[in-house]
Amino acid sequence: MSVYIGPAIEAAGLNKTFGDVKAVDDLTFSVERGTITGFLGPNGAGKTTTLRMLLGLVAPDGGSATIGGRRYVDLPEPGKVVGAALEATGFHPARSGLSHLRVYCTVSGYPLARADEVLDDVGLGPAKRRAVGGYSLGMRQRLALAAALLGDPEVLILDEPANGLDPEGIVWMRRFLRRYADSGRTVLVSSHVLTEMQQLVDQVVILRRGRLVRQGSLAELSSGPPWALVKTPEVERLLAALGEGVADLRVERLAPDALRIELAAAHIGRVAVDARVELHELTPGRDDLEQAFFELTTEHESEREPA
Ligand SMILES: Nc1ncnc2c1ncn2[C@@H]1O[C@H](COP(=O)(O)OP(=O)(O)OP(=O)(O)O)[C@@H](O)[C@H]1O
Repeated sequence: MSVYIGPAIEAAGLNKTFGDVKAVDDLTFSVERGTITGFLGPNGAGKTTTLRMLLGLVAPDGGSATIGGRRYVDLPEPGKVVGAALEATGFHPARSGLSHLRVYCTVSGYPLARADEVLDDVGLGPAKRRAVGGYSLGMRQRLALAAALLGDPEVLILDEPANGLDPEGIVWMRRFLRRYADSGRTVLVSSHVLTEMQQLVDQVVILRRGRLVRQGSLAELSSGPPWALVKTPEVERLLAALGEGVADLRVERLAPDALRIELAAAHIGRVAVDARVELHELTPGRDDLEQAFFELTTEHESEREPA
């Protein structure tokens, strides 16, 4: 028996056109095992279409999409290889969470007790006998995740899983997925909200208009230096205090009393207090990752299609 040791997920030259919309355009990327990868891009970038091609729900016009080295349709036991939660809307409102999952167990040949296990895993144990119609959107997201977990798969694919979760739910999801990846398994999670992803993912794959604009580690993407905006009536004293021991302090003067300084805001604050310099404003620079994401996904004038 041969053992596959390549990436957990791979897309190579993927293409999909709907009518005259090129949803996915020559897309190539890979997802390593044991990582959480954020699949990012603005609305309409082609994320869902790509996930659907990976899961054999949409046929590509060209290229290939594989999980564990095989196309979804060629996986002998797909539920053990990949679990997916694409949307949390397909549940019947009158039936309970438990009854949904028991049906899935029957269809896939898993013991019925597996339904109770995964419902406990996602924190829905106490609500499992209630009708899904009474679930919040966050609970339905958890139910969709529970369904994806039934086969104890190596790879989890989740489309916008943080939608509808409250802050506590987001923290819970983050911990859950981290444990999952730490056990050597792989998570691909799509989102158009970068801030949700920042504390969750190791790697990012960024799409714009169906094309790959960047693949790499989160650290690579957010490697810009920290900076802060400062307002003070004592500009020269502040700069003197900050400049001590700093060979190359990068400062931009925005107004007589306003500076953009390439240092972390917390450091500037500490130095100002020690030197008894009065500050009227101290604002950390816009997060570098957010800035990078914005630049990577913003449409440039020259790319816009003629009206
Ligand atoms: N079945 C379909 N028929 C026609 N057009 C489609 C179909 N599915 C997707 N599209 C179009 O393809 C493009 C990519 O859509 P897709 O849903 O893959 O993007 P997305 O990045 O997932 O966006 P969102 O975050 O809004 O879900 C969009 O222009 C969309 O309107």
